[in-house]
Amino acid sequence: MDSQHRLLRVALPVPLPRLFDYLCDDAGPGDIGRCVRVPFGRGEKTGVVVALPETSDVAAGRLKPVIQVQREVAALPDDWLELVAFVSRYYHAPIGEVIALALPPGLRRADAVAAEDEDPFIDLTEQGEAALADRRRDSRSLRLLIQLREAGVQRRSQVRELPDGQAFAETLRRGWLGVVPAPERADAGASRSAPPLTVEQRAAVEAIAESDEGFACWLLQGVTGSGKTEVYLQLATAALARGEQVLMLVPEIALTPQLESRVAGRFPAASVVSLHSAQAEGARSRGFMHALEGRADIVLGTRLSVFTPLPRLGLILVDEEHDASYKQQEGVRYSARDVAVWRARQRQVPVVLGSATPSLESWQHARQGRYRALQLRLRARAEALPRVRCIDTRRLRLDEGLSPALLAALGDRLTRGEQSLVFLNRRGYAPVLSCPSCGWISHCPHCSANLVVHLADRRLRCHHCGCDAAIPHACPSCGNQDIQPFGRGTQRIEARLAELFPEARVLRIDRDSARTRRQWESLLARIAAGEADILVGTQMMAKGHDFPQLTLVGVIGADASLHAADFRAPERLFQQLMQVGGRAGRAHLPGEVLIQTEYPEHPLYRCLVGHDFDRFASSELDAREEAGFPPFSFQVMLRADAPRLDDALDFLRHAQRLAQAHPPDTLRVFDPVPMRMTRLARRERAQLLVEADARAPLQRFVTEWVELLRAQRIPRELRWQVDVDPLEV
Ligand SMILES: Nc1ncnc2c1ncn2[C@@H]1O[C@H](COP(=O)(O)OP(=O)(O)OP(=O)(O)O)[C@@H](O)[C@H]1O
Ligand SMILES: [Zn+2]
Repeated sequence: MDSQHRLLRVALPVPLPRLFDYLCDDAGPGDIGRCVRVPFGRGEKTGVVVALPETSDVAAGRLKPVIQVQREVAALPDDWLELVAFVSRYYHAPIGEVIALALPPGLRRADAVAAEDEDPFIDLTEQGEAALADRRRDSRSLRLLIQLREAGVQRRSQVRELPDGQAFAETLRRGWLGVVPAPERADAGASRSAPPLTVEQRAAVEAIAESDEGFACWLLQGVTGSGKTEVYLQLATAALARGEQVLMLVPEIALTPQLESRVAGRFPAASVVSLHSAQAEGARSRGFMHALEGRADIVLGTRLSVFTPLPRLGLILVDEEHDASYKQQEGVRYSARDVAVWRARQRQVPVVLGSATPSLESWQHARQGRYRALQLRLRARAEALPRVRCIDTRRLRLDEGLSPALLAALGDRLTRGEQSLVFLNRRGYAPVLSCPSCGWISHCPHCSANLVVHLADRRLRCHHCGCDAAIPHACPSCGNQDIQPFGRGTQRIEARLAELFPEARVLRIDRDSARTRRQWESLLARIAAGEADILVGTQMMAKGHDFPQLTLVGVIGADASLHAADFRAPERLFQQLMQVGGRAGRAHLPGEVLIQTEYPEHPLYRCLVGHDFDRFASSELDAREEAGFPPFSFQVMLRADAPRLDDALDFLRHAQRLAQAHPPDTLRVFDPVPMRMTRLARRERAQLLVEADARAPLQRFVTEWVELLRAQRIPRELRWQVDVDPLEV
């Protein structure tokens, strides 16, 4: 009988690979998936009930009772618990750590999700209507009533956003406003302002909509500007009409504002929840609860939102699926794209991975038929893809890195009143400050990296650990007064362009100029309103944006990535350049892309000039197959860091011996090596790579290996992590 269960097994957000048992007199099967507050150590913690065990390994006398089971809100469903368990297993992260990641902090304090975290619908009451009818003088409350009546029933958070929303509390107190039931969801799928689809778009939508096989993974490969977003929106329309929920993942917060308004505009009656890590706690918890209770129709968010519980889930969309920001680079190192595919299979729903430049892993899956390939070869609005040309800079005199041809092209656009973008993926003024007389250079004291010159606020700053210092007036080593910034970043290009084109409005877009979401949105708004002529931007400008007046993209400094050591460097460079080039000429004006390079004959650039992603991908994959790199092998990286490099290396050597004692015949265990950027924030870092030809034996091996490693005594200052399917090797 249910009431006999007196034990709860709880996953707590602690970095230990185990679960904890507690006593609870009134526990029942309905408690699985509920948040629970329990005593832990000298304090309290909130976790999630994962099971009702009959017995515990802990002696009965040492079991403690729970403090509170949170029964007012819906329990997390079984499929969510399975998802979390899968991520814990696959990425070899303690279940508690995965829960700590997946569950918003607001919910982790089990008592905090009170009614105030709800966001109910608000409308005028009868008294409110009466007050409006015999209004004699103006007041903010009355103005708010008028605004709300015009806007129609709104959520409380939206009412507060109305022009006189500050009067909300007072108006509520007067009894003029009240909570009303949610408006009918019947037209949640009704679309507003959907353009007629192109032939290719329609074919893609129909292919996906008509296959009713439950799970299928679609790779939507569409050139830049081909209208992939429109395909997502049409698929979402159909899902909403069936009463299903849609999960839409986007790579970066930077991209959400534009997409959010596009989605909200298309589905005015649907409840759209956006989730990202930069959000206030309350908003994230609220969004999560909306989704959990099935009230959210569309969840739009960055990688973290892959963990949103969705009882009516019908479709998963992953935009820019190749983007590296889907992979978390610390803590639980999951790939939201891969987890999304797993989740779609678990729930037997379709998942669409979209990109102009798919990851080679996904592209290979599509080639082998494991993913279903869909192509959009034509742009939706523009006549053609931009013309891409290389400017051979070997024999040119450059002006602060800018070639005469690029400057002339910028001048042309200026006279025609069109916008240009100069793309340089390096922010700051110059990557290093140096002394020509003694050779001193501005090293970061904590990292194996240089301090970057930021002339805008006269600081030297490390882009890895964040430490900063004033720019010295003289060389700290020899006293020479003539120390110079060496190399170029966006600030320097911005300054030079402003000198060369005094009549132009030059706007810099990088993480320094768009530090907050508000700054970023206002920059985007200024560009869209045509308040800038020349943009100087980093990869923040590369993806997703759609500015119809932008017709020229100039690329400088790209060669640096051509010879990088990481085997994925060419893939990343190609993706980035194709994405950024794709910003040019997206509406009715023809676009042009100029790439400054010393290697105009390089195959990567040749493929770019020909817009030939497939040729690039297949030759890159041939090279990888030859070398035995992913996707032709599977990798797990063990990383260790400590104040002393020897400690990190010793640990890894020990790990290597443990691995070899467990004879892994189909496995290759490499020697530990210092990481390329060895020192980061005063810690020395090293890594050990394990590779296999198949995933299953690798996973079995790593599970045992991690267990052995966890049992080792290690120096107190040493930390180690496992990275499954690492992106950087
Ligand atoms: N069927 C259509 N008819 C008219 N315009 C369309 C259609 N589909 C999309 N568009 C417009 O074409 C432009 C490009 O579409 P969208 O931004 O969806 O492309 P995308 O494939 O996501 O591009 P990218 O990968 O470069 O970000 C947008 O301005 C969009 O409104
Ligand atoms: Zn540093």
